[in-house]
Amino acid sequence: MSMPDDAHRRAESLRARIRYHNHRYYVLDDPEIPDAEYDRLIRELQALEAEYPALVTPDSPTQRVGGQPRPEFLAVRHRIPMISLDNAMSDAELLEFHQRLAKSFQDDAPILYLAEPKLDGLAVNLRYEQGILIQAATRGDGTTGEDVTQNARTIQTIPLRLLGEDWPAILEVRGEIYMTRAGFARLNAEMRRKGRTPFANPRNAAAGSLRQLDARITAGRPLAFCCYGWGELSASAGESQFVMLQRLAAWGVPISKELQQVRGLDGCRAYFDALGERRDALDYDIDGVVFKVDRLADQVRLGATAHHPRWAVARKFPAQEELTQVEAVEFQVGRTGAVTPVARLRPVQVGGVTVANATLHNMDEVIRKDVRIGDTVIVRRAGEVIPEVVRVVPERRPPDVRAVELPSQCPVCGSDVIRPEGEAVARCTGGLYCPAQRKEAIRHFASRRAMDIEGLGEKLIEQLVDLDWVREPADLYRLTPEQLARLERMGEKSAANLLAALERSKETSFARFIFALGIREVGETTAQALAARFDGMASLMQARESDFVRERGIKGIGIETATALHRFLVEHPEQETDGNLADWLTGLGIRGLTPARASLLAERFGSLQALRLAGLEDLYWNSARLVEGVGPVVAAHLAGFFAQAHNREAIARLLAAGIRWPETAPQPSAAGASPLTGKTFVITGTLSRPRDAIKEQLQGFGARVSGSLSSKTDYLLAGEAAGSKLDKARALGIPVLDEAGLAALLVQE
Ligand SMILES: NC(=O)c1ccc[n+]([C@@H]2O[C@H](COP(=O)([O-])OP(=O)(O)OC[C@H]3O[C@@H](n4cnc5c(N)ncnc54)[C@H](O)[C@@H]3O)[C@@H](O)[C@H]2O)c1
Ligand SMILES: [Zn+2]
Repeated sequence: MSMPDDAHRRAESLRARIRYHNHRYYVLDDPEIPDAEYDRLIRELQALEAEYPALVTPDSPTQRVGGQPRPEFLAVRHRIPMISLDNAMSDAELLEFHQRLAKSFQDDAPILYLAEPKLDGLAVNLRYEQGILIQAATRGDGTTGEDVTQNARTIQTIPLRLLGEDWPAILEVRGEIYMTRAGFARLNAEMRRKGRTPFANPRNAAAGSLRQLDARITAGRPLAFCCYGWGELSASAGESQFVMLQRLAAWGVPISKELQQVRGLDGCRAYFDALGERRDALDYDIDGVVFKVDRLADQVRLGATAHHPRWAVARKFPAQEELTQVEAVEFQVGRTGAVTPVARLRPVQVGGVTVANATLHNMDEVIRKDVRIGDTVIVRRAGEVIPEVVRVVPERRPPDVRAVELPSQCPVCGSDVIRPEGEAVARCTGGLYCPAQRKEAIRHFASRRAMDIEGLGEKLIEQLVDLDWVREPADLYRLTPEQLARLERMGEKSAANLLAALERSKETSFARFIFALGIREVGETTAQALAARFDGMASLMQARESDFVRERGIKGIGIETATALHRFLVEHPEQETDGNLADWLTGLGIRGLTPARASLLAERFGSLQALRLAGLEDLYWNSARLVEGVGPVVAAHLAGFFAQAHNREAIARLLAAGIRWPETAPQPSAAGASPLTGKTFVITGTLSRPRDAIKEQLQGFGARVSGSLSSKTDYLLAGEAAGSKLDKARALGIPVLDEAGLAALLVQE
């Protein structure tokens, strides 16, 4: 038959693409397309080669196994080649396999197969001599693998010395190195925390972890091993695959718990269906079931092709990774307010289920993976976890993709969405108001260490919220005996008890109340620190981030630049600016004092005089906590929460419902007392810099700034043209400071 040109071209193009993906998969452990897509390419090439046998070349990917070993590893020549497995993608293909075999058997007795899961990891050959592990090698291209002896030694389940004594002097154990789903999730969480690129799936994680030049890295990875066969043996393997595996197990080599002898095609089908049912519940990825003729004499008789044995087949499960398109990205609000990007996908079958949504985790992940609307992506669904977008397929990006943007308002309640610096997760700040967070907010509010409302359990909260009787905590205090009587499983007595418990809960402490509000990352201890520092709900509600964390200095200016500038100013008290302060500062040529930073300084201080008065700590970027346990992230959560009018109103309704606590005097700042801590200032007259800037500085030192003068005022800071306040202060005997006097006070600090 003559071969059309385009068949030839198509085969060439398929080979080139397959070679590229082989390299990414086998050498780099970083595939760009899902296996299902790769298998389609392979199958298309196989079909072409079957139609036009003249197309087949010895170097065609259909004729070979695996990929080139990496040259960084020592090469190991396998004494017995490590070949691949034949595939059955459908029941029809399994039938075909079975019938082909059955024909070669003399009698009609059903063929005895050994069935086992097809673990998704990578194959290794472990060579034991005199019962001691002396070499471990990857499959490589089937003939030559990579020496990974040191790495394999770090894997707990690989015995370094075999048990018992009846093992053959030379024994090559073959099996799969894999990673459990739990281990994979843990490893990836750690990679993300360290800002590294996580692995796409457990197979790549296993391969990437084993094939490390530094075995110490492998040692820290959660790898496991499962044996399914053997290579060279210095003794007979006996009569059956099953029995030989049992012997290996007795020598301490792990084998699959799912191993089972099955009879005939029906036995294979039943095993395949049963394991398929349990696939999601297993703790490791399997991509199919392997059926092997159990009798070893039959295996020898059937032999192998260059690519796979003729006595075994891998019946594949539906792929766990597939390609599809991102049609939109929406944001979901979780019960704790986490705002999570979710990809809306063109529906696709993954692992036997239609998938139309997949999580993108958070914005860091969206940016890291560079997912845009319109992209073709790999989705993965494994086990019982939510499907996720693994990666974008870059070469399929259409020109009109759109970027994913984090909404600034909660899609459920409209409150601001915040994402504190350094946090991956964005959150809705409408904790007391957001319908998405309702149940969780009320559960927390009622919990024992918060308002301690006895009898208000999770089930009851579900009912109250679902009936829409309770939308926010204050609604609890409006429940009536009549309403409660209408609830299922609620006797008169328990209704009365609940109402009494609600009444009792009104008498609480400030700290418990703060804790009960359920502000992100405000635990009991932080709530206590806040209660000690603020004199009531009103002042806590007005607090801004700068009331929790004192951030001083100029962003970008480090301590060395600041010291150099400070020293220059002190050593040259006579120097004046000739015009623009920022330009003058830049002209000093101080390392690190860029024009941009110089203008920030000029903006902050206004004049050279004010800059001279500044302490070193006001120049370089530094922050101090004013409340124990409240760092920048907690401060952002607190300020974000109180910035929402809805939250403030919900709090006001709670207070109106009668919640109260004994007053206690607030304590000074935790950030080291300064001479200004707790002092009250009044500012008057024209000063060298904006009044707000001075006010902020004073507050930074723990002082309060008030608008009106009274006998409680500690200092009056008076600038030029101070009027009646100056007279009044003198009359009351209140100390009056000018800016220099203030600077002197600050220096004392
Ligand atoms: N996504 C990509 O770009 C890409 C590229 C190359 C290969 N691949 C994937 O790799 C696979 C093909 O590679 P392959 O030749 O290693 O074939 P295979 O993985 O389909 O089957 C052979 C392998 O199965 C493993 N195995 C697991 N359990 C076993 C058991 N009980 N008995 C025997 N072997 C068992 C062994 O490691 C063996 O080497 C396909 O799934 C293909 O999709 C993907
Ligand atoms: Zn919300």
